[in-house]
Amino acid sequence: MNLSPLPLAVFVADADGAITSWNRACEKLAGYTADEMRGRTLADLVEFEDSAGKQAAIQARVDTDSLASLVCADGRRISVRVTVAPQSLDPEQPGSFSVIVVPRAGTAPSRYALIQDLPVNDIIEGLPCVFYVIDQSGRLLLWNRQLEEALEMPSEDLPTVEVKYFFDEAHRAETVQKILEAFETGSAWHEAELVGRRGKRTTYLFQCARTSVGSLPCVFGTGVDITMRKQAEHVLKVHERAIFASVNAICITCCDGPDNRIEYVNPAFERITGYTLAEIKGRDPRFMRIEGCDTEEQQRIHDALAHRQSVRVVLRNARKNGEMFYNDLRIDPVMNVNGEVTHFVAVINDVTEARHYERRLHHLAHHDPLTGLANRTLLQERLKQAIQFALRNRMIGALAFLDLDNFKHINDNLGHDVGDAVLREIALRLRANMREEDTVARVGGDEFVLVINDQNSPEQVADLVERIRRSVAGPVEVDGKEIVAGTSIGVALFPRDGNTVDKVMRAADAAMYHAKSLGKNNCQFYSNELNRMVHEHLLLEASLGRAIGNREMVLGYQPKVDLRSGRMIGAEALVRWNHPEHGLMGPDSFIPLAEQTGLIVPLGEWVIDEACRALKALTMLGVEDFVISVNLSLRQLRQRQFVDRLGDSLRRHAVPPSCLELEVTESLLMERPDEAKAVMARLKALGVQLSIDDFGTGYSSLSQLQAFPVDHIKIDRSFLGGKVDNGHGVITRAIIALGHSLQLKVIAEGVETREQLLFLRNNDCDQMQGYYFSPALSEQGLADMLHRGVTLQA
Ligand SMILES: Nc1nc2c(ncn2[C@@H]2O[C@H](COP(=O)(O)O[C@H]3[C@@H](O)[C@H](n4cnc5c(=O)[nH]c(N)nc54)O[C@@H]3COP(=O)(O)O)[C@@H](O)[C@H]2O)c(=O)[nH]1
Repeated sequence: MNLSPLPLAVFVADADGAITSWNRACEKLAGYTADEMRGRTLADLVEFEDSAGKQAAIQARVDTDSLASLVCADGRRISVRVTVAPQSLDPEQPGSFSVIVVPRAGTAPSRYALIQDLPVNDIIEGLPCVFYVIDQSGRLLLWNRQLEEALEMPSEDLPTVEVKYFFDEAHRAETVQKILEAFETGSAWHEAELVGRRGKRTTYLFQCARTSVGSLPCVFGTGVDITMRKQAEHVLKVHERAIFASVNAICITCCDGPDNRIEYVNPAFERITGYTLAEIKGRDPRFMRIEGCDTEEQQRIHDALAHRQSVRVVLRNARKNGEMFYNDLRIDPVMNVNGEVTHFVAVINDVTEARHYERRLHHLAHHDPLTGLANRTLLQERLKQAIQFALRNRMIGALAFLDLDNFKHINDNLGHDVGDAVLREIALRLRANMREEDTVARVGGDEFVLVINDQNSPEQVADLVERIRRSVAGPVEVDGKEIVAGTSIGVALFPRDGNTVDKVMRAADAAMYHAKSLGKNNCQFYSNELNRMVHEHLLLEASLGRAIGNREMVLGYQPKVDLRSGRMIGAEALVRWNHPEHGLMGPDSFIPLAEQTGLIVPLGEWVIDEACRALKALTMLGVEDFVISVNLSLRQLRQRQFVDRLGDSLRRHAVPPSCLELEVTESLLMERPDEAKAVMARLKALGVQLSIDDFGTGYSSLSQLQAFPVDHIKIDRSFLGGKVDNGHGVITRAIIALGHSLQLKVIAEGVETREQLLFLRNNDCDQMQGYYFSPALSEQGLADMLHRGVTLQA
């Protein structure tokens, strides 16, 4: 009987237990060859586990299932279940038994027992890699489909080519050397790139071992496609090199512990911080922080790391040499393939220079380049903060506007360099008088502003401002010259005078305006009364603009008398405003306003034209050689069209130019002497007469006086005040003598008494005007007086 096809391990034994035949499965399971099986008994091969053991006759086990151990050829024992069945149905073999041996669950067959049944071809073809067997000539003996695909070659071509030619030229020598190594040592491995016939390139990890096919030595092995891995490695290497070469410092920390130990830092990190990897590996990266600095940012980092999140902050860190640097730090979590955060990568950008640059830009945008003080932008910010602080804390704050009194004069006469030096010195003095928390700003040429915080009372502010006024009023020395700037100060308190930047600024401005109008070098606080005045001033300004058109302006004419003949030789035109609400207003209440607003220009033109008209009217009445003088302001003189327009007026009214006299105050001439000289020369060429008004108050020198092409000087009223035999008399005499020495006529104004008149006559003064003879008259009044031939009586 042929038992071979039976899948179960089965052998046949006779009644004595002698084994007579067996199947292949039995050989595989126990590992015996046919020769080894011959002559053995059941007792040799099976050790029953029951109490009957070896002694039990085979018949006794018929139709029972016994647990036993199968004794293998190599001595191992396999747990099996044994079933004995009589073969009585087989007439040729009476008394023989089939012994069926089934390995029990969990019992592995011999390592090699089943190998012969393996479908080797299928396995080789099914391998997830290339397979090859190479002989000593370096040619393929056996290979799988995967190798054909990699080489893009038909099966029949493969054995015809030496295997080294399957590789890129660069890998051939190494490939041959590795095959030889396998032949010599038994195994070898290497990585190399197979190049397909159509150019496909695939990188493999080859591992081979020596074997033989019959007596033919050969090498067999596999090649696993590692192209993807290689690419990944390449990418990793590029990343690694990029990190290495990065200009930004990179720090990688491991987060398996509580303190994020440093695992890696790149060269840029070393460059920026001064620390080498060797020095800081394993340390908590917080070692670079500056104690007490950027606590908010530190907390944000802490929170982000705790939640495994990204974070970006700018904070201050310390380099190894102790120097502080601004670190624009970005930290991101790094995950493994399972999505677990294992590391953090921190990119450190040293932004110290950029920060300093930003600061410089910010400083430039918020400070005055000449003095280094805050500019208007910063002033407004600071004032806003100060007002809010005062409101919150129920404190008083103050805003002081300072305007230098003589700066224009300093700049025009001593030059801009001197002017700059004065401004710098004033800035220093202001700073010296203020506390760090206060603000000193320069908001215009000679305008300074102080924000004074945290004051207890208006009196405290007043003391401080007065100290500042005195400090600014002190002489400034520039190039050995002592210069006095002086200042007018307007102060507003907040929140009392306003609770917004705009309101407080307006209040301080109004106060300063008031300070200026009261004379220079003084300080004024804002008040409701002041507010009312400012308001009225604004209204006045608006109505002044309309006054000329509305024919509200009128001229009064104060006669001028020749002191020798006692005859009226002229009159001074003095403007008045017949205001619809306020009645007749003197020039002192609106000329300064007209000067400030520029309205003096149209007003002055009107005065000249009106004076010319009056002159013409007097001529028509038969008055001859009569001169009318008008007062001029600096702004009028500076008008480019002034001389031409004046000529137009004279021509229009057909008035001889010599009948018109222009009075310019001495101080006004001294403000811009060169400019004044040039205009006066043109006026003189036109033929009008010129007079210096308020002479003696403007500090002009003799040489300067000579340079002005004038006809008269008018002694200021103040020199005739009171008794003329006091010191003033001396000055008046000196002015008369001076005028005469320059061939100028001298006129005295403001003559009120006979005593003054006699003094002037005795001292050879040429002309007079004043209440003693007549106040200013209407045009009609003047005409009547002239008509009556009224003369001066001593
Ligand atoms: N730019 C212009 N300025 C003008 C014009 N009209 C006048 N003014 C200037 O206004 C100032 C004040 O002038 P007013 O109030 O008219 O005073 C003049 C006289 O009324 C006054 N005066 C004349 N006599 C006496 C006197 O005996 N005693 C006394 N106390 N005052 C007297 O003096 C003023 C004239 O001064 P002055 O001009 O210096 O001759 C004044 O400065 C005018 O200049 C104008 O149209 N444009």
